[in-house]
Amino acid sequence: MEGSQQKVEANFLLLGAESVGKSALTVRFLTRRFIGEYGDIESIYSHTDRIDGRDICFNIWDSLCPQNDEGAGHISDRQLQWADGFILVYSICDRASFNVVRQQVKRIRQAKSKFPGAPPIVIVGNKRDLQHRRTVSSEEGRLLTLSTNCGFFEISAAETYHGVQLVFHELLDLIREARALKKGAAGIKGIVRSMSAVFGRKRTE
Ligand SMILES: Nc1nc2c(ncn2[C@@H]2O[C@H](COP(=O)(O)OP(=O)(O)OP(=O)(O)O)[C@@H](O)[C@H]2O)c(=O)[nH]1
Repeated sequence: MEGSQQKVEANFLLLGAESVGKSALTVRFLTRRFIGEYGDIESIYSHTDRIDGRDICFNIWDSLCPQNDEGAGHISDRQLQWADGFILVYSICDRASFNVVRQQVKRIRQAKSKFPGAPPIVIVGNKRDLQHRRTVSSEEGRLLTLSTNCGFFEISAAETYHGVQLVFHELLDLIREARALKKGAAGIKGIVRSMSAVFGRKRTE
């Protein structure tokens, strides 16, 4: 619940094929820096920012792409339950990584959601600085996000902090909208329950 003075906390899960820049995005957001090499560490980081006068705690799970038989697009039930929102990353120079994101959107859309509507997703085409090696057009990215109702950004984690910040803030907004909807739905259910209790009781009087 988001009271006026309460700290807001949200769980962000980063997914995508190998070497698309998931760690680069995470480290850029946490430190504002691009360090080039990141190693194979899977971690959950917590980071608090003050936005519009309120403390926002971002819990960020920088996942590793599965290397086993489950395949690159696999998402575990634990990850699905943990996440409030998803950042699906592909590289604009790697068509296979775009196909992995397609599979992942499908998997998330089929899973049971914490929210009344679809779970919030932002799709990110990373490595925009490598235009000369592009194999996935901006149009294709945009079409995928329009047809699946996701947010979309093309960015370069290597070049700027601003694009990365936009990604996290957009997903935060979508998560907060989804929570408000859930609260609204719970409120309506509560009203219906109270009304049935009152009318139910009257009928038996
Ligand atoms: N040119 C360019 N290189 C990038 C960008 N983002 C990441 N890289 C490079 O791409 C490589 C992989 O980046 P990572 O952040 O480790 O990718 P990852 O998706 O976390 O990889 P795994 O953890 O192995 O799944 C590294 O060499 C990064 O320096 C970018 O925006 N532009």
